[in-house]
Amino acid sequence: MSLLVKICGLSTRETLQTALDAGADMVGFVFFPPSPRHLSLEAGRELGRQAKQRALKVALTVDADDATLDNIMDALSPDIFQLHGKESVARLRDIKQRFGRPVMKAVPVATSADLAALPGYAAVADSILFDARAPKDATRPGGLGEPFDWHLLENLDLKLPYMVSGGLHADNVAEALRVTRAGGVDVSSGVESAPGVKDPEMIKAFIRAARASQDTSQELSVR
Ligand SMILES: O=C(O)c1ccccc1NCC(=O)[C@H](O)[C@H](O)COP(=O)(O)O
Repeated sequence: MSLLVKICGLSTRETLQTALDAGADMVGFVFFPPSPRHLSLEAGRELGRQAKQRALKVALTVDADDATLDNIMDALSPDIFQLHGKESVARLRDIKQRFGRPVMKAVPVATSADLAALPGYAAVADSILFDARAPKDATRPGGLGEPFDWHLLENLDLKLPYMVSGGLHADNVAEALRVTRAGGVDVSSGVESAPGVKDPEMIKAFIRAARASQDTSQELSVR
């Protein structure tokens, strides 16, 4: 199966266009006001039109209520909801039933104990995004540019598609894929020149590096 590459936290037409032209499979739009990547609904509507049919639109929310999700549905019509808060398994089920869209549940990882939450989420979610657990004093649960120990996923036996994220960039994405065998990679800080400021050249470099590592692993698998 082909590697999925997600560029998250896009907020301008220009950098979104760069990601689309460079071949991103998924583009993430953050709807979380404390984030430097937070989008208004109108910005989401505009960028969503630009991305439509070019890549999967991922709406990223944190413990959002139904009214917020309704507004995002109306503005962006996301292909996937990425739930990046403390949403329960029951909440995932509610959201799937109410909105009829696939749900990617972010699972914060710091130690192996964090993987205990997986079986419950894996029974309901359509995919999992492993991300570095944020420090207790962080102003947001993700998008912090810090990796977790990818070896914690070395013996993962998950029947669900999963992505790896957290502190990825062009120079470490190949190793992250080698260790985790993830089917997708996700990046935000690693393609920014400053928090929330996406850099076109860094976006292109990251996608090139991810695709190159995908080609290498496919070559190895056929030997
Ligand atoms: O990106 C944010 O600002 C953000 C805010 C609140 C919750 C999640 C957030 N990002 C989630 C993502 O999917 C990021 O791409 C992921 O955490 C990796 O971020 P980074 O380590 O900066 O590459």
